[in-house]
Parts: sequence; C-alpha cells; structure tokens
Amino acid sequence: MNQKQIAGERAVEFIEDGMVVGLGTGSTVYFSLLALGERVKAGLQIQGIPTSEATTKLAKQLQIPLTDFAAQPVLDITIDGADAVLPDLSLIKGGGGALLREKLVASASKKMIVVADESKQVATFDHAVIPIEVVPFAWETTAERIRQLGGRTHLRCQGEQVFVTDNHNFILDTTFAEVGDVAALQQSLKLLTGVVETGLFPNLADMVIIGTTDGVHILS
Ligand SMILES: O=C(CO)[C@H](O)[C@H](O)COP(=O)(O)O
Repeated sequence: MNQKQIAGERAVEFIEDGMVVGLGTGSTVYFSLLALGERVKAGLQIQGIPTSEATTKLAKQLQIPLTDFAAQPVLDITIDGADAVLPDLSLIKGGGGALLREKLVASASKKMIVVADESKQVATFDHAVIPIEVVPFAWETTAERIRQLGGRTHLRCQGEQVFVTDNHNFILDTTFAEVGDVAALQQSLKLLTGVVETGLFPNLADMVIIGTTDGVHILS
C-alpha cells in the first residue's frame, strides 16, 4: 500500500457518527474520501464540507452527504493534505490551489488532521514554495509588494494559461530565502492589499498522520 493511501485511510478512523467533516483536497485526501465513502455506504452518518470544486465532485460521486457553512458554521473535524510539514505542525498548503477554502474550513474546525507521505516532512520553510492567492486586479503590484518583503514570486500557470482558483483569483508561488517566524510572515503577507490568503498554516493542525513504508507515524 502506498504512503498516501495508508495515511489517508487512517485519518478516516477518527470520524464518528453525526460529525460535520471538512473534506480537504489532493491526492492523499483522495484515499480518505474513498474510505469515507465506504463507511458512509456501511451506514455512517456524517455531513461533509468540501474545500474545492474537485473535492465536491468526488464526494458527490461517492455519495458522501454534503452541507455548507450557512447550515453548519462549526465543523467537528477536517482531514486535509499538506505540501510541507514542520516539526511544530506548521504547514504549507495550496499546491492544488485550494488554500483559501482549505483555510476557511480548517479554521472553522474543532480538529484538523493532516495526511501526508514522508516527503512532506521538512526542517525549514526556507526556499520552500509558498502559494499566495491574490486578486487578479493589479496582481503585478501585489507581486512587487511581496518581493519587497523578500519573496521571489512566480505567477502559477497551467500550460499557456494563468491558473485561476475556484474563487477566481491567481496564485503567486513564492519562495523566501529565510522564512523565520512562520506566523509573523503570514501576518506580514496578509497585510498587503491584494493578498487574499497565503498557504502558510501555522497553529491550525492538531495531528499529522505521515504514511511511511513501515506504517503510519502520528505527530500531535
Ligand atoms: O493544499 C493542497 C491543495 O491546495 C493539498 O492538500 C496539498 O497540495 C497536498 O496535496 P497531495 O496530497 O496531492 O500531495
């Protein structure tokens, strides 16, 4: 079994009857959704809130019941992936471009469980790609403001086209030679006009389930 699959499936064991569940995005959470679909088929009663259009589509295919923030403003648990995980459980997310909804869902959840393979464990975010969602209007100016904070920005494209998020924004994939305090960098970036959200997730994950060749390794 691959590392993403064992991590993704293990997280679903934490879901209980009656819970409102945040459904993350990506190739690791894919396995969580498959396992959750099986449990729903077997009688588990939950309501899911997806973090992307892609996850909405898959959840519907798997017949996982869905709800929304208007009906359920507080979630019991969220399962999501990550692009990088520090030992203090700070995350970088947004490789799939879903970071804004992912942060909205995670921050409204009582518990966030992250699922990842071993390659996602890192010692530092220095030089790591941090996706930053920006409004398309004047994105070049926003990029310049990020560069003034020391970032190297790269507008995300998909083939010849600029990548557009589910919220109709652009992504600036950005690296910093020295990230330093993750929460402080997050704050500085959020203060820039034009920045909608960043892929830095300090203080949100409660547990990280890492799939390894020898089974799962749980950090909490
Ligand atoms: O943040 C994300 C999407 O915006 C994903 O959770 C992250 O990119 C990890 O993806 P994968 O499990 O495919 O490696």
